[in-house]
Formats: sequence, C-alpha cells, structure tokens
Amino acid sequence: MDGSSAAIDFDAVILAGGRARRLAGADKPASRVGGRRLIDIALHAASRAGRIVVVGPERDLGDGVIQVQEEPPFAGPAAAVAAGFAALGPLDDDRNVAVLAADLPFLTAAAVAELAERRTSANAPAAFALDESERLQYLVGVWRADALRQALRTADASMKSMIPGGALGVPIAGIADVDTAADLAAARERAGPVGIVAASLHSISPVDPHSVDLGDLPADDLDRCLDSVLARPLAAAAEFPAFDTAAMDGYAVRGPGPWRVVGPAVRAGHDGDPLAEPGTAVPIATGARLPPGADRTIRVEETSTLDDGRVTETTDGRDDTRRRGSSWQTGDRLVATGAVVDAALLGTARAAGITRLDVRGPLRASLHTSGDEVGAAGSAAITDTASLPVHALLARLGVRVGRGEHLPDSPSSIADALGSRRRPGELVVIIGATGRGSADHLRTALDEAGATTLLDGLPVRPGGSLLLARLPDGGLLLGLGGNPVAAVAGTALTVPALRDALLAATAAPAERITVTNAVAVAHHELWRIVPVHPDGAGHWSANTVTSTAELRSLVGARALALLPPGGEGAVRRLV
Ligand SMILES: Nc1nc2c(c(=O)[nH]1)N[C@H]1C(S)=C(S)[C@@H](COP(=O)(O)OP(=O)(O)OC[C@H]3O[C@@H](n4cnc5c(N)ncnc54)[C@H](O)[C@@H]3O)O[C@H]1N2
Ligand code: MOO
Repeated sequence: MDGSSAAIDFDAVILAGGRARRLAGADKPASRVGGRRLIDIALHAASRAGRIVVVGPERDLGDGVIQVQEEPPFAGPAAAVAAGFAALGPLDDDRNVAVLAADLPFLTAAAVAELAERRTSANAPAAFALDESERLQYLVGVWRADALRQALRTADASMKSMIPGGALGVPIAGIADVDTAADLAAARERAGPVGIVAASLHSISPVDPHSVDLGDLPADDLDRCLDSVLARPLAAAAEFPAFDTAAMDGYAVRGPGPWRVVGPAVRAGHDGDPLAEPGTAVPIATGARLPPGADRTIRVEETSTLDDGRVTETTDGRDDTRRRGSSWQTGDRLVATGAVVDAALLGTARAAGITRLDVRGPLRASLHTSGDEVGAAGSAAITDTASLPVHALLARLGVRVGRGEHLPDSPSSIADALGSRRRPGELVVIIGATGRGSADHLRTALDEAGATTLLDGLPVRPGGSLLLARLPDGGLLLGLGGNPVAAVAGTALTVPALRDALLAATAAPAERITVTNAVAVAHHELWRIVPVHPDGAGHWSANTVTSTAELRSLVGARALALLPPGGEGAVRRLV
C-alpha cells in the first residue's frame, strides 16, 4: 500500500484545537514527542493527502496547509470537523477524507494510507483505527465524503454520534493518543532511544537456565555466579535464625526480676547451661544461643545492679532476643525470579541453607575491534582507545568479556568472527564497521550469515550509529560506532536491555536526574548522550567537550545522561 501506483487519493482534516483539560490546559498539538510537535507528526501522517486543512488556532505550519478555526472556538470535535470539511469545498461523494487528531505521537503516513485503502476496497462509509485495547479511534479515520456530510448533518457535538453504521475497524499497532501528562511522558519514553531498543528486542528469547551448586563452590569462587539472574524464586531451605539468639550483649533472664546472676556467661558459638530457676539470669554475648529455660534477653544498658548483687531492668519488659524463624520460615520465598544475583543475594541464599541456584547467565561477550587503521603500523594508523572503556563498561554492566581478535577491513574477517564458536546467547560486540563506507563489511557479512537485523541506527548522538542483529544460532551481534565515545554511548544504551532480554531479568526502573545545563547542551532534534558530574546538591552538570573521537570528555565522568531533543523533559541516567 506504500507503492505510489496503488496509493488512494484523499484529503485530510486535522483537528488541532481543543483545550487539553487533562494536560493542565497545555497546547497539546504543540507538545513535543521525540523532538517533533504532535501537530507536525499529524501533518507528516497526512503528507500524502491532496489537501490538508488544520482546524485550530493559527500556527506556523509551513506552506500549503489550509488553516481554519471553528466558530465559536473550542466548540467540540464535530464542530471542528464541520469547519475543516467546509474548508475543503464541494467534494465528490466517493472522495476519501481523512479526519485525524493532532495528539497521536505514533501515527504514520502508512497507517493513514492503509485506512484509505481499506475503506475504498470495502466501499465502507468510513474506516477507523482500532487501537490495542480494541477501541475505535474516531479521530483516526478515513471517510467517504458523502458519509461525512451526512454524519455532520445529524450529529450532536460528539464524534461518537457521527459514526456511521457499517464503518470498518482496522487494527493499527501503537497509535494510542495522548490525553494526560502521564500519556505524554510514556510517549516520550517510547519515542526515545531506550524505548526503541527495548521494542527491537521483543522477539528475543532468554537463554536456557542452568543450576549452580553453591555448596560445591569455594567461597572465593562465588563471584562466578554474580550478575546472573534468578530463573526461579529463592525459597528458604531453612528458617532464620535457626535458634533464639541474643541480639545484644546483656543478660538472658528467666521469670520476673530482679534476677540473681548465675554463670558462666554464655558465649557466641557455645551452648550455655540451662537457667534452671525463675529469678535467675546469665550474662550472654551477642550472637549466642539463648540457654534452655531463658525467656528473653535484656541489653546491658537497660539493666542496673542492686546493692544485693541482683540485676534489675531499667525499662519495662523489653526483649533483645532475635527469635528463631523471625526473619523467614522454611519454604518462604525470599527473592523473586528475575533478580540479579548480587553478593547480598548469595549471602541470603547461604543463610537460608540454599545450595542450588537456578540462574541464567552471567551474560558473556566477545569484544572485537575493527578497521585497517586500528593498531596498525604506519603514518595512517591510530591507537585502539575504544575497546578499553567499552570493556570496562561491559564489565560494570555484569557482562563477562572475552577479548576477540581484531578484524581488518575484509568481508572474511567479520564473517569469521560471526561464524566462530560461542556459547548460547553470547554477545558478539564489534567496535567500528557500522558505517556504510566501502570498508564496512558488517552488513554484508550479517546478510551472508543469515542474521536478522533488529535495529539499525538510533536518533541519538553520539552512539546512534549502531546495529543489533540476531545470529542464526541465537547469539546477538552488537555493532558499535567506531568513535570511542560513540562506542561507549552505544554500549550504555543497549547492553542493559540486551542483558535483561537474554537473561530474563526484571528491568530496573529508569533513573531520572536533573541536569542543570540540559537545554544548553541538548541537540535540537536528536537525543543526546552526555557525560555528567554530580554537583553534590542532588543535581548534575553535563560536560561540554564534544569530540567523540577521543575520550577526554569521559575522564572522571560519574554517569552518562540521555537528554531529550531540546533538553526539556525527563533526563535519564544511563550508567
Ligand atoms: N557519511 C557519513 N559518515 C559517517 C557518519 C554518517 O552519518 N555519515 N557517521 C559518523 C559517526 S557519528 C560514526 S560513530 C561513525 C560510525 O562508523 P563505523 O562504526 O563504521 O566506525 P569506523 O568508521 O570504523 O570508525 C569511526 C572512527 O572511529 C575510529 N576508530 C575505530 N575503531 C577505533 C578504536 N578501536 N579506537 C579508537 N578509534 C577507533 C576510526 O578510525 C574512525 O575515525 O561513522 C561516521 N561517519
Ligand atoms: O555514533 Mo557517532 O557520534 O553518533 O560518534
């Protein structure tokens, strides 16, 4: 339906007025998603129309767009459609008229063309988009002109009252409209590079889980399973604590006080003598097991010694005993599937008597450099500076990195790297070779290897020059732009999502930061990744060094921030 010979002619009416009550009265069509105004997104979606009428306040919309306003202004959608339709003048009965809202951040020209096509071939009075929740979007539709004329004659103020019998619903993925500030934030998220990366990974299956026997692992080797991801919940094999324990240095007491102190003191790791009689106490150390007969523990600070040598409590009935099973009982679920295995999780597993973990990962990657100029001898050669920071960042993201060979500019070297043996789900990372220059053979090699491209480029600088592909054996290829800062930025953008997809990890929520000079350093229409430093008062400031060919801007940087186009709106901390 994209082919021009089959394209159906239509005119378009775009509704761009209305006060956005649920957006605090903001001018919704002027709100930006992915750097574009919603009205521009609607105009682009209508760009194949013969004529376009925009109904709403006068705006800067470029040449060739007819602008009208309904009378009185803000009189409701039906009045606005009527005003726009009237501006098109007399139309043949079977002329297609697209009626579109200007609050649809993901509406495309292809979707509008599809509606026109479907309406025409069914000769239906109108065709409307069906959104993912199966709701007809009345303001994403293509009408037969006579059906629209008729509907406007009989309708009340609402769009719904206009919908003709026999109208078609055409499922269009992801066209949800923006009504609230939360909708707008979600749309911005989805339009941004992190949202695009996540969407590109929908078809990725996680690697198979495996078991790790913690009992067999020497303590020094526990870090082998750090950064893997639980494939099953962590369930306690033993209660904790395993016995009633003194949580403070003090006295274990029996019955009401004052207490006659008996000995010897109970030490941690040793069984004490029973407290045989009410009215007796024994000194006890933190971590010691409460002796048989003792009711509770009183910390020493909350006791005093009477003249007759007995101890009494200075508070009333407090207990510093950590009771058996008070943290968890056998069988309790302690950590959910999808959690990243960290040192605290391993310690928890040990305390709970767990000897086997079912996990995925940790993720492994082989890291290659590429390009004849890198590491070569001669006056046109350069030093490899990209692989070190990429390696370090991968390691920080929990990836086990093996150094792959350097790949000279030849199709066979890349083909060899793609064809070499690797573990299931292993990531192949190649720095450089994402460009389209004659020396860049990655795409050819991927084609020949039967790989599926998942993502080719992102609207972000630096790092947007990247490529993600699924290899036939289930492994993934990540091609990073060769400029060192681009390679680091591309890693930060993609690897957390790749790791989460391959290991079925529960994604961490996005971390937002305030970058004080965001507007000054942002790109006007692309997303931008900048190194940032904390100011110590909860805010961050972005570096203004901009060369991506060397790493100076990253020296000492504490994080990378993802600035939206123009710098207004939520800034995400990437790493
Ligand atoms: N006509 C266009 N040319 C380029 C574009 C573009 O949009 N249109 N984008 C530029 C950007 S941005 C990047 S990033 C690169 C991406 O291309 P490649 O991934 O093919 O990277 P290379 O061309 O191999 O290298 C780019 C640059 O980085 C140097 N390099 C490569 N490897 C290393 C390394 N290990 N250590 C240090 N420096 C390295 C290489 O010599 C190049 O100078 O394309 C731009 N071109
Ligand atoms: O990926 Mo290139 O900056 O965008 O350096």
